[in-house]
Amino acid sequence: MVDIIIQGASRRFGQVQALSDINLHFPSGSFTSLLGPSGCGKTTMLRLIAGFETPDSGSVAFDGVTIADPHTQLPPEKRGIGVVFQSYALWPHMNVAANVGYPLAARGVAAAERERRVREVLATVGLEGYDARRTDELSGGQRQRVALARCLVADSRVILFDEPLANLDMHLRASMVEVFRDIHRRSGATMIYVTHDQAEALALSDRIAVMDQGRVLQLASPTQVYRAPAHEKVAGFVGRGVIVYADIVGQTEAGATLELGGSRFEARCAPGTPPGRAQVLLRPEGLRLGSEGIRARVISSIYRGPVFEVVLAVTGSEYRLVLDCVEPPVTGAEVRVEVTDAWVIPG
Ligand SMILES: Nc1ncnc2c1ncn2[C@@H]1O[C@H](COP(=O)(O)OP(=O)(O)OP(=O)(O)O)[C@@H](O)[C@H]1O
Repeated sequence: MVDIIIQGASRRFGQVQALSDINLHFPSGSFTSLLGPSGCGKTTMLRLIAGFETPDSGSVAFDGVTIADPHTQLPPEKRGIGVVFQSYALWPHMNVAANVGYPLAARGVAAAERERRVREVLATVGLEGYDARRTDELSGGQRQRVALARCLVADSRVILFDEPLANLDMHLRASMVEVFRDIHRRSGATMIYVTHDQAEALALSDRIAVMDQGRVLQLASPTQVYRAPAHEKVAGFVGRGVIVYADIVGQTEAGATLELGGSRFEARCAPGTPPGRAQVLLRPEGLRLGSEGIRARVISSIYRGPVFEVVLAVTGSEYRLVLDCVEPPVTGAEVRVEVTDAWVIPG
């Protein structure tokens, strides 16, 4: 499969710096999500890899061969890339088999061989027996499977996904996540998946690149991005939680001792984190009501399904904390909050 290296790539549209000095390595067979708010440059990055955009500076290399820089541009059709868009880009007047078999027909593959391979990939994406159906008679999830099958039949070495599930309802999205994961395992293609849905990125990929304003803030595994965000914007973008300023007053084996509102607690931190004022991420699952800890007052409890989401005001400060409780505390009650897990965001 294909090892993709982007080196020092930038792309500007008028006043907008859509990509700014991007350095990213997508190892062969990896599954990476590009996650970030609207306008952060995700789609531009995909288009750069696909060959629909040229970098103003920097380069894109496939397996060590430069395929794009300001003077070179290998055309999209020569890159061996499949793309699955939010809009399915299927031909409504053709049936499923014709849509899926199109790349093979374009290459002149004989009808019998084409039929065999189309049947095979339709089975892979869970659409056995749908060959003769018109694509406009399919549900959104089924159309997305057809688009995916078309990438697979073409033996795309790289598959790019641009918010492919954005039009689907929650239930279908979950089932498509399973399909994508399965296809990745089976095909071994290098996959890059654009989304602004953090849950999707966490569930799907083995690595997440979190982007903001044309830059990559962090590239790491989903657990790393969630548990140890490298930047406050990553912490704010992925998962629930609040960021507070607290004082690092000591080092421990696992991290640091911090002080907030006259109470001390321990937090994980990057090696070499200096003492002094620091930003600390407190997620709901790292907090619990107890007999000791940070003094706070209960502001509200909202039922969120299995648990109540409880908002608390830290006594003597502006900070609000959020934690989950099976039984909601009384609104207005004075409580203590114990910190069982926290992360010092690198400064
Ligand atoms: N062809 C273009 N001409 C002018 N500006 C563009 C063009 N393409 C992208 N941009 C701008 O570049 C920035 C990055 O756009 P891009 O589409 O890559 O973001 P995105 O992260 O994919 O956003 P979204 O999640 O909304 O799709 C935006 O400010 C966008 O308006």
